[in-house]
Amino acid sequence: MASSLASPSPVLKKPVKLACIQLAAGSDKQANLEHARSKVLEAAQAGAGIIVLPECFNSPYGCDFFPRYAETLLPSPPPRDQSPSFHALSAMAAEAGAYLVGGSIPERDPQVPDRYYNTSLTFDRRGRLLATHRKVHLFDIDIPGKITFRESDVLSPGNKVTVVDLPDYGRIGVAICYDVRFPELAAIAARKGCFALVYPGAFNLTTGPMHWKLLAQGRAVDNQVYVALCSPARDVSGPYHAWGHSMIVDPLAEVVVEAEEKEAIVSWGLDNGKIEEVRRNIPLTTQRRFDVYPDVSQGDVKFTEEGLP
Ligand SMILES: NC(=O)CC(=O)C(=O)O
Repeated sequence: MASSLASPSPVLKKPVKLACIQLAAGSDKQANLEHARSKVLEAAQAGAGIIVLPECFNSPYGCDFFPRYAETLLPSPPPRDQSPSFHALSAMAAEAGAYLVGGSIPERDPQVPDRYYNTSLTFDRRGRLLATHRKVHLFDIDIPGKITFRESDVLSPGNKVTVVDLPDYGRIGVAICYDVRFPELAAIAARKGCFALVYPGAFNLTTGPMHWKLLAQGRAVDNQVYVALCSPARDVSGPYHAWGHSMIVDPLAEVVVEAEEKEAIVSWGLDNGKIEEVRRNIPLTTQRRFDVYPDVSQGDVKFTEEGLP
C-alpha cells in the first residue's frame, strides 16, 4: 500500500551550477578569509550560482582552536570587530553575486561564557544572511590507535534541522560533517522539499576512506536528491589531516565530480529533470509505508525553514 503522505516534490526552479571549494587553510585567519574570497570569486566567474566552503575554513580544525578562533555571530549582523568572518562571507557572497554556504566557523555564545558551537552561515546573492546551522551531532569518536576526537569537550550542539530557501532556486538542507552520518536529518530536509543536501565537512585519513563517499551516496540514494560534501584541502603539516575528496553526488547516487586531496574547485550543474527522472523510475517517494513506520519529518521536529522574510 502506498503512503497517502507523499513527500512534496523538491523544486529546483532552474538549473544551477553548484561549486565546492576545497580550500587550503592555515592558522592565519585573515589570510584564510582573503584566500576564500579569491576562490569564491573564481568559482562565481566560472558560473557557479551556489558556492560551498569547507568546515572550519578559516582556522585549523581541533578542540584547542575553537575558543581561540571563535566569533560572536548574534545578534545578526554582529559588530564587525566581533565577527570578521561574518562580514567577509557576506561581502564575498555579494561580490560574487552567488549564494554562499559559508563552510563553518567556531561560534561564541553571546550570552553564556565559554559556550561554543560549530556554525555554518548561508548568505544570499546580495550578502544577506539567510540561515544559521549549528552542528547538531558533535564529532565524538574513539578508534583506538587511529583517531580520538571529542568536540563535546569544547562545543555545544545545535538543536534544529536547517532548511534554507534560496529564492532563485528552491530549498537546500544545510548540515555539518558528522551530521551526514544521521540519515534522519537528511530525510527530514529532503521531505521538506530540498533539492540538495549540503555538508561542509572535514573527515580524516581514518574515516575518510571508510565512509565519506559511502555516506554521500547513502544520503543521495535514500532521498533521491543531490548531495554536496565540501572538505578542506589536506595539509599534512597541520594538526588535522583532512581527507579532501570534496564531491557532488547526483540523485541516482552517482559521484559526478570529485576532488583529490589538494586544493580544488569541483562543480556540477544541478537540474530538476534529473531528480524527477530518478523519482519517476524508482518511485520511493510514493511507496513509503508510513502505516508501518513513522515519517521522521512529521510530528515533533525542531526544524527551521530559513530565508529572507
Ligand atoms: N569531522 C567530523 O565532524 C566527522 C568525521 O570526521 C567523521 O564522521 O568521520
